[in-house]
Amino acid sequence: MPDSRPWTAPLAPVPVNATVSIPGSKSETNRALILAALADGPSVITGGLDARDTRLMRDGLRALGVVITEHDNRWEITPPSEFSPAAEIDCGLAGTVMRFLPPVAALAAGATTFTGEVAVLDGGEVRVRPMGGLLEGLNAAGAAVEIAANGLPFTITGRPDLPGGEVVVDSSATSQYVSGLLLAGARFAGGLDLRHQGPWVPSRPNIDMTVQMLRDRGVVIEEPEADHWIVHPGTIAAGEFVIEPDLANAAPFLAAAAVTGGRINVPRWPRESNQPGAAITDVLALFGADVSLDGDLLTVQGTDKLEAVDLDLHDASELTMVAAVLAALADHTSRIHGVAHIRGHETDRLAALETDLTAVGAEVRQTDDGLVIHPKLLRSNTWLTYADHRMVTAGALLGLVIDDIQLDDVECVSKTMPDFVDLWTGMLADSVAAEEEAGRA
Ligand SMILES: O=C(O)C1=C[C@@H](OP(=O)(O)O)[C@@H](O)[C@H](O)C1
Ligand SMILES: C=C(OP(=O)(O)O)C(=O)O
Repeated sequence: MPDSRPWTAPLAPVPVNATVSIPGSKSETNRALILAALADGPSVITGGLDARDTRLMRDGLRALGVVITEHDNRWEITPPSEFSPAAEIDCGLAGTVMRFLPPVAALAAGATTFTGEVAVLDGGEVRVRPMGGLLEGLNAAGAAVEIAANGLPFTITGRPDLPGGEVVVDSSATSQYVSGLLLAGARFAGGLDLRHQGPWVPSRPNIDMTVQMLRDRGVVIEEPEADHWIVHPGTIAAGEFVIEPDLANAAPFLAAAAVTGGRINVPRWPRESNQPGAAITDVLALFGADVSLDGDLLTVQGTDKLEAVDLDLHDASELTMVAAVLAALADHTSRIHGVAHIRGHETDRLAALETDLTAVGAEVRQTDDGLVIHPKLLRSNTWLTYADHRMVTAGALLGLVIDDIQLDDVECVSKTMPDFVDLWTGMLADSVAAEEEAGRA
């Protein structure tokens, strides 16, 4: 875990007016790394995200015998002829590492132990992130699983000819159980016939991303009905892959235009994407911002007010933190729903948002599956981040328009965006320069 560092979010001196290049997608990078490790030859990944979650993934793969060499933003990945078990793999707080790597370890002849951090809850209470569905799924596929409690740490004992076959899991706590099993399924001796049984699965676009990336590499995967996937056994093609910008990480920058009545451009915006963060364009339009795409340049232009919203974020729960801050600044009461499962993310995100937004003066109530947010006159306060990168970017967004929002820790943003502070202050410096330029013109 990085050492913590307090940070006072800077006020926007002028409405923002800048172009911000967003680093690569965490979700796509970690899938591309797993698939390259499982592939039939060496692969190249360009533009992968270099952050804590993807560092933990690279280190974990190396521990299983994968060779990864890094030349700036070009990474070469060479799979081993056979995976070797690892004494210990640290997952940090990375859901994609703790759910995507164990199915790879299940192909190693021997025992691999996975460790990591616990989630920090309101009041300092701690809780492990859910793992049940994935571990039950791996067990049904033929791996031996030893687990002390209900999450990290656990030990997987695998074999290169893991049988696979029919597996039923409840993936309502996180879509990552389904994605993790699908990513390795083609390498199981009998492939994988996977069904989800239980309440609805969140973050569907992330499962679509998994399926698409498998198909892009030649894997045959059928979806005969909802919540049922059949992955045929076979090879996963190696190749050269370019990673999209992380659209969830673009969200706070784009939202900066909405809260300050300014304008933000983000280049390389994909016309079509399976990243849930792509929904930020619809979310900002609902709040009243003008959103346009010219080629691959996305522009958000803020207007003079933020309209209240009623938002179902079940498919795009990564956007809850930004949406909650926008709601706290809107013209009347907003509702966010469909996100009960984010109580099991990096922290209990509903409790964290309720605590922090209440502390700055909003009236916020948790519901079964979301938040009701009544905007009030907001004031400065401490903003607790609970080791959650998205609580950092949410606090920074609020700090653009409310003086003296003091984050207890900014370092945890390195989970997915180690350059966040530079990008954020760079956005503000560029906005001031653009204003001066316009004044001179
Ligand atoms: O598969 C992925 O890359 C992700 C799936 C989602 O998890 P949940 O299904 O737990 O929401 C998302 O929120 C997370 O940031 C990344
Ligand atoms: C839920 C998130 O991360 P993870 O991949 O660790 O689940 C997130 O980035 O919002």
